[in-house]
Amino acid sequence: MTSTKIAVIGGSGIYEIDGLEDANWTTVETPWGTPSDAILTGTLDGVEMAFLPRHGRGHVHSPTTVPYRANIDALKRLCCRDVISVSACGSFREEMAPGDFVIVDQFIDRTFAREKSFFGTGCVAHVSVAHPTCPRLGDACETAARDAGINVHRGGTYLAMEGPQFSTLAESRMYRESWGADVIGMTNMPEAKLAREAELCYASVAMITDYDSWHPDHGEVDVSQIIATLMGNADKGRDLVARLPKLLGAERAPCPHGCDRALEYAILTQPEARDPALMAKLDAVAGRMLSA
Ligand SMILES: CSC[C@H]1O[C@H](OP(=O)(O)O)[C@H](O)[C@@H]1O
Ligand SMILES: Nc1ncnc2[nH]cnc12
Repeated sequence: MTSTKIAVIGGSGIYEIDGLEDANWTTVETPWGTPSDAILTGTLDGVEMAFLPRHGRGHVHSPTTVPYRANIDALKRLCCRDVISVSACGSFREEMAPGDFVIVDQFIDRTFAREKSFFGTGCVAHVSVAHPTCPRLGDACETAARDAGINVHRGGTYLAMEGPQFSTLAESRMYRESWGADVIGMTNMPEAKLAREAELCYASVAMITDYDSWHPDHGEVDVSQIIATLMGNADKGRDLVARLPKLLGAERAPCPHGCDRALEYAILTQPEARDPALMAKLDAVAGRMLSA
């Protein structure tokens, strides 16, 4: 067993969390650049926590310009092993109504203007993302949501779009009817892929704000409608997060689903062919594998 920090990445509407003891905004620099913001560290119910506002305080970064690699590297560097993302999302399902939460377990990645890997020329790695979220963390998020009285759905497919514009009506219908997506957002990819490369357990809580554009009774989505729902969702999201330390505790056995061993057979580049500069940048993310 090793002790750990629990990381929370807060999406639109969640720029801090309450109740941390010894709270401190810590600046972390990484070989992949500067994270979205300083990271709020502290202790809740005896468990160390690290909170990162994905868009930065004041909502500075667009979904495309969020420094996803720096964010994940920084959380790994701070010794976090669990990453819980809390995000605003549109819904493609009548029964997943605004105000409900969905514990996402699959993704369709339609983003195209982002760096998606820590690896590349000089150190090539291929990790599996067939099961991109950690069921252990999903269990804790589901329990926390139910305990908080949130209407929560376990399991769902998140369509990650590039944005920043919302979908056209044709796209919205296609994602829902042909592709089988349940929710839509702009940020969980490549975040989930990068968490897997960094051998971090990752869970995503989708806080539904709207029915995107497909719903005949709700018309098209716009940001003022989203913000109205977002405020109530953000309160519920912070309540959910505050319940996680008690449920997850501070000690971690190896992940029963193998998230923390994702790189074990993934690196193809032979040691003598590896680029020393890239190897240096991978010190936090893949140090475990590369020091051998
Ligand atoms: C506020 S509407 C669109 C915006 O909100 C979501 O952000 P996040 O995933 O960080 O909560 C969505 O992905 C868009 O970036
Ligand atoms: N309908 C939607 N599409 C993409 N991102 C969103 N975030 C919140 N609602 C959204």
